[in-house]
Amino acid sequence: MSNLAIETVGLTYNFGTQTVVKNLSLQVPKGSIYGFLGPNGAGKTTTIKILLNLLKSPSDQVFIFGRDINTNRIASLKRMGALVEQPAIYGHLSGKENLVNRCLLLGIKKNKVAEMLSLVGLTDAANKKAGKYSLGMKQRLGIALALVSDPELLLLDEPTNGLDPNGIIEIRNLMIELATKHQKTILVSSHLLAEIERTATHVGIINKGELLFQGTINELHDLSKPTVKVEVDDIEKTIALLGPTEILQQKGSTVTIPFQSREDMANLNTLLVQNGIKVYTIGTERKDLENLFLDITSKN
Ligand SMILES: Nc1ncnc2c1ncn2[C@@H]1O[C@H](COP(=O)(O)OP(=O)(O)OP(=O)(O)O)[C@@H](O)[C@H]1O
Repeated sequence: MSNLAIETVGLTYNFGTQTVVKNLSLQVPKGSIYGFLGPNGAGKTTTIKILLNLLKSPSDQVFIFGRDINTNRIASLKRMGALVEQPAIYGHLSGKENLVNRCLLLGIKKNKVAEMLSLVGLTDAANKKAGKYSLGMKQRLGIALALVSDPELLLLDEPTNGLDPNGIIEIRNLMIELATKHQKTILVSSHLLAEIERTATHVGIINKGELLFQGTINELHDLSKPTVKVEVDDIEKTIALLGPTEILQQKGSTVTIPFQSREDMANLNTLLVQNGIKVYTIGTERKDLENLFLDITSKN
């Protein structure tokens, strides 16, 4: 049995002559909150539409809970709920009526409506016209609409786009509640790492249609561990003296190695000076995740 809610194998998609998704192999573990990150135009929405079978390409290899979506379309779609681009809301109907309408369409009992309103924190606004909702309330209603069929997998395309800090926190808390209390797997796209950093358990970073990083949030954090950067007059001799120490980067007369401790850094300084090397600068550096994200996405 696959432990993955979503798996794509070498997914490629073209709009005319433009390849917008390139050889994409996503692995979204069951129960995860998977942050699907990338700058504007990276191919996130296109990928989500392929996952929902709204777009198809000849090279499609999409597995939902281990089963090929092309041969199990209806069964796969039943297990998914989605909020892509703007939520499909009738502004002249109340939040409650929008949900009742969706239940009728899907042949689901209407008693789910109160539960959904409560889950997304819209009970008090249930009878207000949805057209008068704030952006954040509309997004939450959109999520409630995606949840009425009780899907195991939720695909949310930039659900916090345009929201104020409070709206962002509300969506973040809702995602955490859905994953932890209701055992949903959530794929959530964003162009801002900071927005999903505290929510996601796993991250996939995409740029120009290519997957540049995929792993747990801790693995991403590991990439931003502190380093020591040394600038010297004799780089070759310095590297020889460093012996088996891992060299993370060598650029001109500077070398970057992993930071162990302040003691180690002082010892390195002494070692270099005792061997006649001029140490122009020595210091620690640490990339915050946002800079790391920019670094990763500017590489391709
Ligand atoms: N219907 C379309 N026809 C032609 N090109 C398209 C179409 N939809 C998207 N594209 C192009 O495909 C590329 C990927 O777009 P996509 O919307 O998937 O990116 P995204 O990562 O979701 O970006 P954003 O954060 O801006 O929504 C872009 O260059 C976009 O211009």
